[in-house]
Amino acid sequence: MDHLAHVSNQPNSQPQSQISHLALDIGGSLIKLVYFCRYDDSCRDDDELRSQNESLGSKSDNSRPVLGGKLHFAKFETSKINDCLEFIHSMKLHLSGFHDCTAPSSDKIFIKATGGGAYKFADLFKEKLGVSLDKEDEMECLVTGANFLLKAVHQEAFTYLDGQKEFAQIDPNDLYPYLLVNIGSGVSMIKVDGDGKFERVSGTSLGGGTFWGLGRLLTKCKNFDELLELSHQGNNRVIDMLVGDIYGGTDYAKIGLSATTIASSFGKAISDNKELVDYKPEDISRSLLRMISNNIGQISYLNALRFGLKRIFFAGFFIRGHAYTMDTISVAVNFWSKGEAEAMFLRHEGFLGALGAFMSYEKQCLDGLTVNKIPQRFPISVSSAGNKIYCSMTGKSNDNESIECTVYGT
Ligand SMILES: Nc1ncnc2c1ncn2[C@@H]1O[C@H](COP(=O)(O)OP(=O)(O)OP(=O)(O)O)[C@@H](O)[C@H]1O
Ligand SMILES: CC(C)(CO)[C@@H](O)C(=O)NCCC(=O)O
Repeated sequence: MDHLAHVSNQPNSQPQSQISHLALDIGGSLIKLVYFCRYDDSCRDDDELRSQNESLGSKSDNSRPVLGGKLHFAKFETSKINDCLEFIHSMKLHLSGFHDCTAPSSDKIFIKATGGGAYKFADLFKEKLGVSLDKEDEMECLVTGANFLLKAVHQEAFTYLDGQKEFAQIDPNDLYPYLLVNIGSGVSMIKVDGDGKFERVSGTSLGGGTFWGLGRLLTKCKNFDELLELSHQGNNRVIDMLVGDIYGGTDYAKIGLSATTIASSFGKAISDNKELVDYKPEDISRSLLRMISNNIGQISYLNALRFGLKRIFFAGFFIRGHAYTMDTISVAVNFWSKGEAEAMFLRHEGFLGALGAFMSYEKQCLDGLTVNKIPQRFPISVSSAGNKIYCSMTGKSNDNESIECTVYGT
């Protein structure tokens, strides 16, 4: 199957009963899936975890089994939604939603979904899989996902500057406020003040879709990874007009611009007397990546300045853990803020919305899910009352494809 699923442990071979709570984020470019898959032998009474839970002040029910397992992540191109539907069907993931006890027909299965595609493709999911999509607000899901990852998952956030990746120690008691910049097809900038407390303060249509769309047209690359890969070997100075190109090789020191600063992205193309075929695709890719990343870095900084925010977390699948992208964004934030603000990145960058949708199962009256995170290093408890399942993250994340976690089952 031609899908982009990144799923560890190949749960294909496991019976459906071990998989629960599929959640979707259907974006303009990519569909993201999150689901819980419990270990074969995980159903046990975990007294240690339960007493830890209680000591943190969260509700616990002695009759509940504790289910150990993993949260799995997968993604597909939205344009290949049929592959995604096939994957869900073959894994029987669509049977792992919830039944709404208040709905007229209680045999209806609902799957939590966010992103524009939750609206656009609702009928398709109904027709092909027989499930209804229970829509959750996209911004709310992004924030829930980000807060969860930042509080619960060990070594989730990191800085990246001059090729150096450094994991950040995030104190959950000193997390807010921060700016969340989600770079998907388009870009959303959200000021986050707490759990469920946020405001979308800005956005730009020059995002990941712009890089991929323009890049595809200008380079004839067939897929996103190929375009990103090309940028490694490229030289943006071939196409970008630098300050030095305008100032005869010298800096414009008086206003703080060095000769190597880009004065005008793609500016050399106006005077080179060259056609598109005369430029190397790798140089085009690099200029494009630099242009988009710089612009997002700058707008993000301006919004951080507007609200006095010191920390900016960048997420979304545009980043793809790509060194040059992260470096460019970090340099832009650092340059404009004169070192006052810091750019940080997330390991599960593209799955914030899907995780937020996953966690929204806690709202349901039946088969609901209360997410009660107990990270190893920073104990916190974010549970709400009256629900049936407790999910507790151990905080261990082996890679960005799955996270170990524990669920209090019914
Ligand atoms: N395999 C891929 N195919 C297409 N785009 C990719 C791929 N990997 C990374 N990207 C980049 O990630 C972007 C999509 O990121 P993301 O999934 O976070 O956003 P989205 O949810 O699709 O968009 P939006 O939130 O604006 O609806 C693409 O526009 C592209 O720049
Ligand atoms: C429209 C959404 C929110 C869809 O995810 C996203 O693509 C976006 O934030 N675009 C930028 C729109 C703007 O603020 O100009």
